[in-house]
Amino acid sequence: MPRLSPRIIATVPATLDTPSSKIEMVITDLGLNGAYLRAHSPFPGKKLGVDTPVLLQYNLFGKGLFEHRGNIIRKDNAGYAVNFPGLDFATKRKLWEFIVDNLSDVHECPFCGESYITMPTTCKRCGWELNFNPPEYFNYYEKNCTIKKLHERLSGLDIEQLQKIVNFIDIDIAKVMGSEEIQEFVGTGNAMLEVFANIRKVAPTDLTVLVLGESGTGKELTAQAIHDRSTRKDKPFVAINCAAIPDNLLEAELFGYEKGAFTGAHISKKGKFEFADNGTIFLDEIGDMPPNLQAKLLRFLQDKIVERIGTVGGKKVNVRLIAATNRDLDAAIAEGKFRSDLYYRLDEFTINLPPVRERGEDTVILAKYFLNKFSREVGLTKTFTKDAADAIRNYDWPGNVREIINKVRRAIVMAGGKTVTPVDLLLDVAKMDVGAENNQLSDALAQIERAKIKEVLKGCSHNLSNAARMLGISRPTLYRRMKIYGID
Ligand SMILES: Nc1ncnc2c1ncn2[C@@H]1O[C@H](COP(=O)(O)OP(=O)(O)OP(=O)(O)O)[C@@H](O)[C@H]1O
Repeated sequence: MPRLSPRIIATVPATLDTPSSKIEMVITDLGLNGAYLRAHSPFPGKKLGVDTPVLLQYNLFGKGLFEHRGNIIRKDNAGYAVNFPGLDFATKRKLWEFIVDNLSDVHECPFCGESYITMPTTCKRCGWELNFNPPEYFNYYEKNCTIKKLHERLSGLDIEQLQKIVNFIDIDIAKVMGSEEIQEFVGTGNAMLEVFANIRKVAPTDLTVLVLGESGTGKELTAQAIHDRSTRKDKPFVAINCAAIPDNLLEAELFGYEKGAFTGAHISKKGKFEFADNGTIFLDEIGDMPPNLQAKLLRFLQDKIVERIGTVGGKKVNVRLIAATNRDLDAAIAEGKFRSDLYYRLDEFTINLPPVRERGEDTVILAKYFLNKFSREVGLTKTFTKDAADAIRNYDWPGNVREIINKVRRAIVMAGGKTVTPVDLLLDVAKMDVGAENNQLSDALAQIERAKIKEVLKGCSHNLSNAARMLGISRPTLYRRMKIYGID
């Protein structure tokens, strides 16, 4: 079994008569921010005093994975108190990752199976109320996460189970350390669970990933999630929206330029590919990339050499590409707007994000998740009335998760009391799915939709791209509707 073996060394400074020496110390108590120690074999004539530098080494797998410096701050008859002021984030993270790899007692949300070391009141992933009163995070970590206690909990390795809690641990470290909160990815339905499985599968590889989905479905979040779970996670994640930058500037933005390459190029500038070296670049709205740049991107993907504008030759970079679009690339290829060779190059692994209206109960779970999150941020506790939950369930959400976020944020401001009503949410009744109010009507509409899809498919010899265009929906949406209605 892998062991975590902390080792403490005090370095006693040289004096006039003795050389500097290292004294190994025995830990009598050890927390994340400090330790109580006894000097193991003090050298005669060498005294440990307040401010003696002390090195804490966690020797994982016998490799001395990381170390941390502190000072003796107090001494008494029993030993020396040493502070290791606020283990830095990277050290703590390494430590946690190791611990996570060795913990075996993990709780699971009964609803979505998310794993936790200590259960929160509401499942962070699916919003399920867990009826469990957890201690405050800070107290929890202070009280329970001493190395000593974690030592006791170290046990055999169960990779699959442990893998599941790595994300949670990361999120909690971020909270404890007061750094930027890591965005959570909420989803419990089959479609989203498949997305999560794909993210986990593709993340550790270096494959180029194409993320497809309507606007606001979480394409950038997906790209970030892949990066965060890859070996590149400590390197840059650079995101660029190809549709937001004018065509003539996009090339300079991506590939950079040399001084004097064009009017106004007063200095040389690195492009995003160079910034993303060793990390990941996320090209959003790749379907909007102009054709000349598509050709240059394809060349780049083949040789990974960045050629700044105004230069001959280039620099090799090591960048993983994740691209996304809400466009139907098949249709764009058919119309000659997107290069098929680039598409095949991008399509090493595709992740399809379903629109919110196809995520079933996840819609309400997402809304509840954001309601909890945003109301907590302003020190409030708010819940949806039953009518509000029904309205959320029945609404079409054309702006997908982004629209949920905006509507919920607004509703928190609008709602006077502790509950949020449909009026506070300002849902456009015209976009309500009337079917949910009336099952008969819903069934009838489904029948009509199924028949229409079959008719159009037949009419265009089952060419999905053409059928999707005729129906005015994207190809992935058509594909999903066909699955729902069992159309081959
Ligand atoms: N499943 C989810 N759980 C939690 N937050 C989500 C989820 N999906 C999306 N979000 C949030 O919704 C917002 C929109 O997501 P994101 O920007 O990733 O969408 P997008 O598909 O890239 O949109 P666009 O196509 O307009 O660029 C972000 O704040 C994101 O964090």
